[in-house]
Amino acid sequence: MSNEMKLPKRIGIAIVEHDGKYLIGVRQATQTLAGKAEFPGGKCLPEESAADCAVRECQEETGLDVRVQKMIYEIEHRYSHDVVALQFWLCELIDTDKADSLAPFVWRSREELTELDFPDANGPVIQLLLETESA
Ligand SMILES: Nc1nc2c([nH]c(=O)n2[C@H]2C[C@H](O)[C@@H](COP(=O)(O)OP(=O)(O)OP(=O)(O)O)O2)c(=O)[nH]1
Repeated sequence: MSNEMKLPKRIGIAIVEHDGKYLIGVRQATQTLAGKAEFPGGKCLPEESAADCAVRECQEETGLDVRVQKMIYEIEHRYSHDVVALQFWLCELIDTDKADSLAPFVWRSREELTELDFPDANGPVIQLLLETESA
């Protein structure tokens, strides 16, 4: 099926902020958009909300338990591999004493966000994070 006909895949993404830093990983060689920087996230299960998906994917990928605060951005984007409907949820750690994340996820400062190579769809949300004191 051509990409134009595909229904968007719903994606839940966790933007986890702690001490002015954000949890960022690198997409694996086996994944689409390999080598790009990413926030924890992935495809929503059937009937799972994007917020619940963001929390679940964050736990699976980084080992950290988070709670959502608010949705800060949503966008539909057409990649060559898929059409995606991305929801970005600002999240906080449930236990701020447990901030050690699984590789490849590390805490990156706001300044570092500008230097990282994120997927195209992330452009506006990165801009938003840079513009707002506390998104
Ligand atoms: N996790 C995450 N995914 C992102 C971000 N920005 C962005 O465009 N995406 C896209 C990449 C993927 O198309 C989709 C996330 O799905 P996924 O992480 O389950 O993708 P995947 O590699 O497991 O699956 P696939 O695309 O290989 O089928 O959202 C981001 O910041 N974090």
